[in-house]
Amino acid sequence: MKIYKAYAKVNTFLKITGLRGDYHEIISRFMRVDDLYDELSFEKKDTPDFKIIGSFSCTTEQNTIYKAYNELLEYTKSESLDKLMQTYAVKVDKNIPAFAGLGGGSSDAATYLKMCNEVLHLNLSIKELAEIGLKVGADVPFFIYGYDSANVSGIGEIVEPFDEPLLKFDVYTPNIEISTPKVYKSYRDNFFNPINSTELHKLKNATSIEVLESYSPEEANDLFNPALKEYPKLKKHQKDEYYFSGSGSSFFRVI
Ligand SMILES: C[C@@](CO)(OP(=O)(O)O)[C@H](O)COP(=O)(O)OP(=O)(O)OC[C@H]1O[C@@H](n2ccc(N)nc2=O)[C@H](O)[C@@H]1O
Ligand SMILES: Nc1ncnc2c1ncn2[C@@H]1O[C@H](COP(=O)(O)OP(=O)(O)O)[C@@H](O)[C@H]1O
Repeated sequence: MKIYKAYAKVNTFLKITGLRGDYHEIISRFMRVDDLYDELSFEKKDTPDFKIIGSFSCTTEQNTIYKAYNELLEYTKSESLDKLMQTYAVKVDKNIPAFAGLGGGSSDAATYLKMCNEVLHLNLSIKELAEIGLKVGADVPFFIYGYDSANVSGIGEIVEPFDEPLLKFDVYTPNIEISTPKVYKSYRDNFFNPINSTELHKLKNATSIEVLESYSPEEANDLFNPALKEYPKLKKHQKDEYYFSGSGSSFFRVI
């Protein structure tokens, strides 16, 4: 059976531009991490119930892959999708740490959607897959598009490729389970200060290296200070030259 790679990402910068209901609008540079990925495949099974094989800390119902299956079924009403998941389990060799700001769950969901589209010849466009994926999580569209580097805005649904070399990262993930909603809420309650349009324009056009060379870790990621406030233990894991990815807990350095 074919093996599909679900890559991790880092946010080389992440700035808040405003609010949208309970969500925050962002401008963020997402970059694929080339040497960190989960491996997904379909594996024949004996019982008809939906099955994910792999080591997860959540239930099947909470798994982003199961959520992606439900959204895809809702959108396509495909009987062949139903049949596929009665006959095959989704096997996941999990390498991306969870609660890490590396988008592991989102990347698995995106990869699963692309696998189904390919295997079942659903003929869904990338745009349609990104729309379905957005219902599973804000990070999913980036992984659907599959760019090496992209400016991601809105709440995650606007994905524009950015032309720059793919960087190599040393990623370090402290064993701290960070809640993304808790970090965003802390930003809203304690640090709310959306960037202006001049800075937005500058960031959108700067390379990741240019941003990392001119911004401190706190400046490059608006969620770093809120994460430090909510999870003070993070502080002792902060090392020189390491930046914070998404809502954490991972730090990364360009190598
Ligand atoms: C912070 C980022 C940066 O890439 O990712 P992670 O660090 O979690 O990987 C994303 O914005 C997270 O994306 P994701 O983890 O997919 O978020 P979702 O599951 O859609 O949303 C979880 C919760 O986070 C908050 N949320 C999420 C995205 C966003 N733009 N604004 C928000 O306020 C909302 O409270 C939402 O209910
Ligand atoms: N396929 C999946 N892989 C990893 N975690 C998942 C998955 N599906 C659901 N989760 C749950 O999502 C949360 C963390 O999501 P994850 O994408 O790994 O982290 P982050 O959003 O910080 O990058 C945890 O509650 C985890 O149990």
